[in-house]
Amino acid sequence: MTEKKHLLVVLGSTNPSKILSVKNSLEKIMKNYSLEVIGVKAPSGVRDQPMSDEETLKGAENRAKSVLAQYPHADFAMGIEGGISKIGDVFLENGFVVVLSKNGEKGIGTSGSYQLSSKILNKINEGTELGDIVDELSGEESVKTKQGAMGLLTKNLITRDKAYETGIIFAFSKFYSDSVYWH
Ligand SMILES: O=c1[nH]c(=O)c2ncn([C@@H]3O[C@H](COP(=O)(O)OP(=O)(O)OP(=O)(O)O)[C@@H](O)[C@H]3O)c2[nH]1
Repeated sequence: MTEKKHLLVVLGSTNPSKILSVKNSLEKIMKNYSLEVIGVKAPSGVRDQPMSDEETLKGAENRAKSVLAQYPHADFAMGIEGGISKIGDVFLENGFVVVLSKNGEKGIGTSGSYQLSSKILNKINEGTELGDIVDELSGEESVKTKQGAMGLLTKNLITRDKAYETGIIFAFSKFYSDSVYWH
């Protein structure tokens, strides 16, 4: 039996929920590799609570770039950033995923979005981060590192790590799908 090739993927976050989603996604799409996934601190360079898709994407990209600078030998550097967007009078929350390969190619994806209530939005506008708001409302600690607001709102049908898998699988598609769609 031939040994599987080692693949080092470094994520710019130490949030266990994000690390879990990367591990679970890559196990599905990089089956022929021996995977090593690590999470490290990486600055987003945007507000703790991004308030537009543009800002959220920038945050994910900045994190991935910081990872690549810290780990130039990584096969893939990743950033995941949660943020809010506005369409008309509707506010949605989701996660953006950016993957950078060693040779500078970039893949982008997003999780599904959920509707933010005006109750939560008002608290965000007062300056509180979503993670702290859902801790207070649920009476739980550090929800953002576990099921997330996504898990609370769906009674754990779609937890944060599960929702982020969609964004991760899309972001990596450039690297594992048929090249006819990309080049
Ligand atoms: O997309 C999401 N799905 C969820 O279910 C969820 N639950 C809480 N949040 C909050 O959204 C803000 C931005 O997230 P974020 O990616 O910038 O930071 P984070 O603190 O969670 O992780 P990190 O900065 O350690 O990597 C932070 O207040 C998070 O707490 C969620 N976001």
